[in-house]
Amino acid sequence: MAKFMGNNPILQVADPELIKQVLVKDCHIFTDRKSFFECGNHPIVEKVLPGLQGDDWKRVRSITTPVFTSGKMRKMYPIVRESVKGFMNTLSEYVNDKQEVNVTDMYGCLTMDVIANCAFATKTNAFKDPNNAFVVNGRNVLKLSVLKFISMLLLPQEKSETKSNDLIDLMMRAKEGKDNINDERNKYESHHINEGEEELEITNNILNIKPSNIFITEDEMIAQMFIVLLAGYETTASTLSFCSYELALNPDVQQKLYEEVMSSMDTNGEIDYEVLIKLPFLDAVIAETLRLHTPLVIIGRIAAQDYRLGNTGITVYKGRVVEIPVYAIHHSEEYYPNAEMFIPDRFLPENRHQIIPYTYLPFGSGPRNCIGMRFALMEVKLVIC
Ligand code: HEM
Repeated sequence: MAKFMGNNPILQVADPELIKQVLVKDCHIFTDRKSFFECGNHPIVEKVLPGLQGDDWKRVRSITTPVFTSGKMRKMYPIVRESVKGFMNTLSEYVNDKQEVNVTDMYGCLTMDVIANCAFATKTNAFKDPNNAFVVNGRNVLKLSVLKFISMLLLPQEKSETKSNDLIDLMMRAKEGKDNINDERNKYESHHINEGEEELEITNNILNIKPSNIFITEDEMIAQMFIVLLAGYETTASTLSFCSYELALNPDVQQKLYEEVMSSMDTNGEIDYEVLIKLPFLDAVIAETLRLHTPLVIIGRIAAQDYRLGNTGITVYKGRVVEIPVYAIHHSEEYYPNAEMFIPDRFLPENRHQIIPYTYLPFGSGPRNCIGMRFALMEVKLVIC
């Protein structure tokens, strides 16, 4: 289907095989996307990963990818768990006082606190203090007041003891070449539905850059911290809100999830990272939430050269935008029977083979997929359980 955005024609591609071609097989032609937001020539904002193009994107992505490996998630797990504990304590106080809670606001405070802890080594106590400078300025960033955010970065903040694990530290190590991008995939998670050997090889080839190109400037590093806040706050908070909403509407699902979680806790009432990410029903509940309520409803790519689209007879001309209508695909009866219903069982390991690759795209796909996927999933799973 074609549509116009102003004067610009956009081709929408919803066929799974063609999606695979655009996002994976021919990703060297469709590497760039239209910028997430218009930033003029702002020296920091123009360097955020989602907006970078060509070789600059490849270089920065190959340096930042090792920050999000499962090994790094294991390291960050205790930090995220601390934030979640603070969140649960505050929630319990509301419950004890029989007060109403605005869950969406609370989740916003939590995701902000997690990012502040992990990326900026800063404790916000956001659940109790919504006027905290980090929270106020961070929210303003999302209203696109970029300069306020930069000034916030320069303000002194209460330091967390967990500084050695923060994202800047991990990025510095990646820059020094102490990490590599190869990482084990977790076959237990629904979110790897699209990934076979072919996809992995293409991603590794694209991100395998010359050692002389492994560098990142200070502005680029600040830009990536900015985008972690921007990309990780609202998406994760909205996923948590929708998941709670669906659990409230579906008490049978809630009960089944409760039983799975309770049977997985250790004697201290804690869940180990390795156990958490492999819980099949929890994974299915989150996957179904992201299918029904996917935060990014469309993914876009720009053609770097004239391109014949499969055997459709269509030529996508250089510079034109191709869009994948993720929300429409996720809600299609053809791919998901009873598509408007919340049915986590679709994503259980025994049923997952029925999902057609490239029809489940909450985090995009291919080498330019969501770099923060593992981080988001760890956070959401930890909170929901
Ligand atoms: C539930 C939470 C999240 C969802 C649903 C989500 C979804 C997405 C999607 C759909 C894309 C575009 C992928 C594509 O074009 O193929 C994306 C890109 C991106 N996301 Fe996420 N995201 C989430 C959380 C996060 C978090 C927590 C971070 C950072 C810690 C993050 C950082 C990014 C970045 C930097 C990109 C751009 C990647 C690139 O251009 O190379 N996201 N995300």
